[in-house]
Amino acid sequence: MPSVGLITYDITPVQGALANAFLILINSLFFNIKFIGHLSQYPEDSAPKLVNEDIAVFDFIIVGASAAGCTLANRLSEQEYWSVLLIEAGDYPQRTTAVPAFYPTFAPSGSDIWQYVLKKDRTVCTGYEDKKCRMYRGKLVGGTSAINNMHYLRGVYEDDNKTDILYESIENYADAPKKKTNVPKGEIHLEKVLQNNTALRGTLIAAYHELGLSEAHEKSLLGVRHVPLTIKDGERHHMARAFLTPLKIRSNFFLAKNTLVQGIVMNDPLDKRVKGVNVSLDNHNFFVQARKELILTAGPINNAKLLLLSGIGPRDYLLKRKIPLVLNMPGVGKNLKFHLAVPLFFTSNLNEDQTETDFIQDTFNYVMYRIGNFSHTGINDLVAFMSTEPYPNIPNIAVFHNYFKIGDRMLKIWLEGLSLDPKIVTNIMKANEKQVIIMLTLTLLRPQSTGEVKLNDTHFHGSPNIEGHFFSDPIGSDLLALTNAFSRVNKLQDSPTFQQLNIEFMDIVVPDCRNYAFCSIHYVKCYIKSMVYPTSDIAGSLKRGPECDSSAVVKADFEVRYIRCLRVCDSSILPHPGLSNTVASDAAMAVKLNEILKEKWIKNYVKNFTEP
Ligand SMILES: Cc1cc2nc3c(=O)[nH]c(=O)nc-3n(C[C@H](O)[C@H](O)[C@H](O)COP(=O)(O)OP(=O)(O)OC[C@H]3O[C@@H](n4cnc5c(N)ncnc54)[C@H](O)[C@@H]3O)c2cc1C
Repeated sequence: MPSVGLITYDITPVQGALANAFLILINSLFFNIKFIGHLSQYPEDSAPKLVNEDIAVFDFIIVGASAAGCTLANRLSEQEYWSVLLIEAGDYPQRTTAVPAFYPTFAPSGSDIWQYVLKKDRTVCTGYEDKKCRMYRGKLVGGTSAINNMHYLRGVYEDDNKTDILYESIENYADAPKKKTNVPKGEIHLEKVLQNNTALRGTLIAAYHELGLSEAHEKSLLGVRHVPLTIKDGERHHMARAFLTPLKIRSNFFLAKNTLVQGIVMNDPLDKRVKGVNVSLDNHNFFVQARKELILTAGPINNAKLLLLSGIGPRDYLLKRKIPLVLNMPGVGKNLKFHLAVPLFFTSNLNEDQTETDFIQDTFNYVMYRIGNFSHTGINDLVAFMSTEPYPNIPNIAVFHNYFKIGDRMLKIWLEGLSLDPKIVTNIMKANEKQVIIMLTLTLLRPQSTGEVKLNDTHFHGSPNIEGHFFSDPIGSDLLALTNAFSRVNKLQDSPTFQQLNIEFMDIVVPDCRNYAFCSIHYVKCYIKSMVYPTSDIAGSLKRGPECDSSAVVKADFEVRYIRCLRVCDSSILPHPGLSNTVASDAAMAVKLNEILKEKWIKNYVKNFTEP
């Protein structure tokens, strides 16, 4: 039962039993809302203490409270005699991030977001503001996992060489949360939202069946599936909640928030061993020493930026920018890979509108009991994995779903979050005055094109220069795959289920495609190029590879080549983001690195695989 606090309001005109009942209601709402996303679940901030120390020294320093950073901090600090510092540029998450239904409200700006605008390319992203594509990452404790869609799918590398130790680690560790072997230490909590929060869930599943795509089974990713979400008791259960909350009572763990790592410091120019990091907090700049190792978990963009700013990167490039060279490493920032997404909009005469009463009821249910429509993400957990290639068992396309009732107040937030061209936003909003909008986002899982992370400035505050190079693969397979996926998904319109509800592909009037006949092959190609954007699943900027591969940056054991005691541990080192999202594989890599570090630093360490 919700409890009642003691707050008094002046409601003099209403008296007696009615006033009493009203006061109890208001007090209960106030009392219950303050527990949503409560900050007491995070470890305290040690940053102010660091500023006052002459030299702060820790055994391990981890840069970035990301999925990998939080997991690694949890596992390393299990050794009571190791001191572990986790440095995070952002703050604790705002309370709103805890509410699952509000997941689209965090992009595109705010102090807790890194917004990266990609270098302009006249041939793509023309359906977005300023004809430019954008990328977002979380700048907060928990990293992007504290603002993302909460899908939890293990990293799937079905088509890669399984003997490789990294894939072995992902295969072995990614299911750990499911097996609940790590309950006492911190656990990712997953929930499946199977309740039919809208009739549309059933409609979509039926239409996919009619298209020949059945529900996915355990062994293969292919098919339609309800992806489990990182939610617990109606609140987002991001990686800081899963892995940092248990550390509140560990005296060897330290969190420094609002603290920016500006550069990596070496012992001396000849001895390529890491000494520590230069950091800034408010207006203070200081140095923190890593006695054993420094581990970068700041994500594929900022990890690459940190190495480049610290003089580790392509020689000529760094010298041209007058950055003192520490090590010539041609591959830094080079192999950037991300899934490519294209949103398609459909209208329907489904008669569901969002009334004020519904919204108030949803708010009440959530604030009081953490249940109802705010406690999940609608139909976003429904994902269709399909293949447009001749390998029928391996998907190359994922389709994500969103649904907006007539006059839906979330639609504008969504469209602006995508930074769509304002004219396109107006067209879709106008249609939504009278019709339901269904958004199907085609996502290319294995793009062949490769982008690059470069610098704009010689200090960390400057934004990076990200080149997408979309559709640059020589044989045009990325555009072909998306064109095929477009036709396949459009066939849903012919299914009896879609026809019954008059679900039709909408002409959103893409400015650059007006000269082509609607839905002609030229239109489709133009639509894809104009409406494509890079998704949030990024990898590869610090590729891991064998000694003979000069473009590789990281060795098999996650250590940066030719530099001692500097490791990278997140999707930066994967050759591509994999067939699903990256949170699961990031956590898996962190668990693996913990084993590697224990083997190195604990004398006579005997492998004790309590984890799978
Ligand atoms: C809108 C959106 C939806 C997504 N949905 C899903 C999903 O449903 N499922 C899923 O698995 N994945 C999803 N992802 C992707 C996923 O959340 C991320 O890939 C994952 O969280 C790991 O991100 P990362 O490695 O870039 O690190 P991040 O999580 O971005 O963490 C890096 C951290 O390092 C900090 N940092 C960076 N530079 C510095 C510095 N110099 N000093 C100190 N700290 C620094 C950052 O502030 C940040 O907190 C989504 C992403 C986005 C943007």
